[in-house]
Amino acid sequence: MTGTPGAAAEPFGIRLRRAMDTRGPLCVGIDPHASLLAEWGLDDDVAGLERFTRTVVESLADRVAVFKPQAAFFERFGSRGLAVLEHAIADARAAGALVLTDAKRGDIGSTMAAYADAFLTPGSPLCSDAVTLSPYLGFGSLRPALDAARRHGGGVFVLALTSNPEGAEVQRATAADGRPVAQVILDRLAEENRGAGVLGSFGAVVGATLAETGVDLATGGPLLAPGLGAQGARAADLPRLFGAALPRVLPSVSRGVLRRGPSADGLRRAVREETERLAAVLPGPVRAPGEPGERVSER
Ligand SMILES: O=c1ccn([C@@H]2O[C@H](COP(=O)(O)O)[C@@H](O)[C@H]2O)c(=O)[nH]1
Repeated sequence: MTGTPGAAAEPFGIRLRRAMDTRGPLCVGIDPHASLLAEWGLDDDVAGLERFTRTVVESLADRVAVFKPQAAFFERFGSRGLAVLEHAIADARAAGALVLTDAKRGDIGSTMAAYADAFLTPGSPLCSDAVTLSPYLGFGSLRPALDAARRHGGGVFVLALTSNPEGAEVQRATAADGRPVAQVILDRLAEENRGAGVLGSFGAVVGATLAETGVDLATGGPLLAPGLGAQGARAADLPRLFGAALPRVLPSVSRGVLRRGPSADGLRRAVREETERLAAVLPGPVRAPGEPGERVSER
């Protein structure tokens, strides 16, 4: 994390709120698909990956609130791909953008501690402002990452209702106490965010593609909403889907922007257009968690 060594790090939720308020609410995914490398006239190799990633970061790092590199597209090139990811994280953060690494990690607690070291601990080559986590080994198994995020001013985004249709069979299943599994995750996040103030650091992933959420989204933390663009969701869908939680939504788009490269102008125009569509539907500053009107009563 950035900041003076030894000083208490500013919480991720506060940094995210500020970034969204000053740079616009958009999260841009860095997903170097082989097909996109080809569209950009690049080879499907480490040099192509490096060029693609550097172009995205250099073109957009001064204007987007959050970059979301998808770890899988870097991991497919092994250690040299991970080196590209490390540089992208460092360069984006140095330019003032927040970096949410989409790694979707989840494991038993002792292994989660190593993931927390990798993605949330200052000094680690992959240290990011936030990381995505999968809770399907039990929310409690994420504790080492939650604690590291709290300690170092980082954030996490835990899968709750993902944007793909297959997610429903697990996420909408009924838990032992009768709640949908997704609601259990959201309620646990609300506990983590209690007392956080303007925006908590413990976020959920709730796809923008869903027809309805059917859950209570009052977590007090950010809601990463992937699915804009290539997966079919539109900015205009967000108010209906998120209701009173709308101020906490961080909409995310990858291919919808990346397809507009390789020119910096094309990428910037894509971001400007998406931001304008979002500005037309998103409200002003977020309300504090627990304020009247914050709870979404779709259940
Ligand atoms: O529910 C989820 C969680 C994560 N993702 C990731 O977001 C991007 C979406 O890319 P697009 O090109 O905008 O479709 C990708 O990295 C996914 O792994 C998601 O789509 N849905």
